[in-house]
Amino acid sequence: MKYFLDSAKLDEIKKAYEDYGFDGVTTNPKHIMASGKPFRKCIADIAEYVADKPNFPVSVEINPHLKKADEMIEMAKEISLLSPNFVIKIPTTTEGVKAARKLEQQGVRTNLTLVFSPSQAIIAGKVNAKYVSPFVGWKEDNGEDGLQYIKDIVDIYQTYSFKTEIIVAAVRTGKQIAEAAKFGADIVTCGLAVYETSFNDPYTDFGLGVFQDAWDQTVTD
Ligand SMILES: O=C[C@H](O)COP(=O)(O)O
Repeated sequence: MKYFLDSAKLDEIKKAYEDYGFDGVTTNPKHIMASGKPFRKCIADIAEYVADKPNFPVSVEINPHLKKADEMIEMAKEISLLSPNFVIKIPTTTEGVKAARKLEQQGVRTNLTLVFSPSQAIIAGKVNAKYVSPFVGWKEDNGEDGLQYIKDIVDIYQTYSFKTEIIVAAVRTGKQIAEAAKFGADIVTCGLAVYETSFNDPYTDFGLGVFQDAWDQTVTD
């Protein structure tokens, strides 16, 4: 399973890559806003950082106000020229699906985003999007079971041998990370704090205390 960082903050991206060896980055307009930088400056800085990291994909979302496939395609192509690492996030709407299909045919890799149902994920597979992003956290925030639809998408993709990779997005907990892995999703993406919390367990801290006590009662040199 690959771990992507969901952030547009360069310090967090560096930490994810350099300290933890994460596999890629996803961004969205909220993350760009949180970076405090103008959109083009933010993505140019990320492009510069990943220039010597060919296997470190970065998803960048188009202007969410664009409604027509032609407009989406134009912006996607323009952004994609900034870095070979960039994968362009396109909303899973009727026009977005048309845009993603044409972009993939023209060699621009896409990430169909804002996916909330298996039927949306099927069309992402059929147009050969590089990634599909079901938002498990948003569903579970609303009290829905977000994990069953991840399982359904994984099962459907296996049945039809779709090549599109599943990014379980908007992940909020270590449990969601583990469930996504259990179901066979390719990738999870979440913020650094969620990952760092998931690396820890109170029993580890408890056990460390036990071992420290033993160490202190032992002649160690
Ligand atoms: O764009 C996809 C993100 O994973 C959304 O997650 P978020 O609500 O935590 O920003």
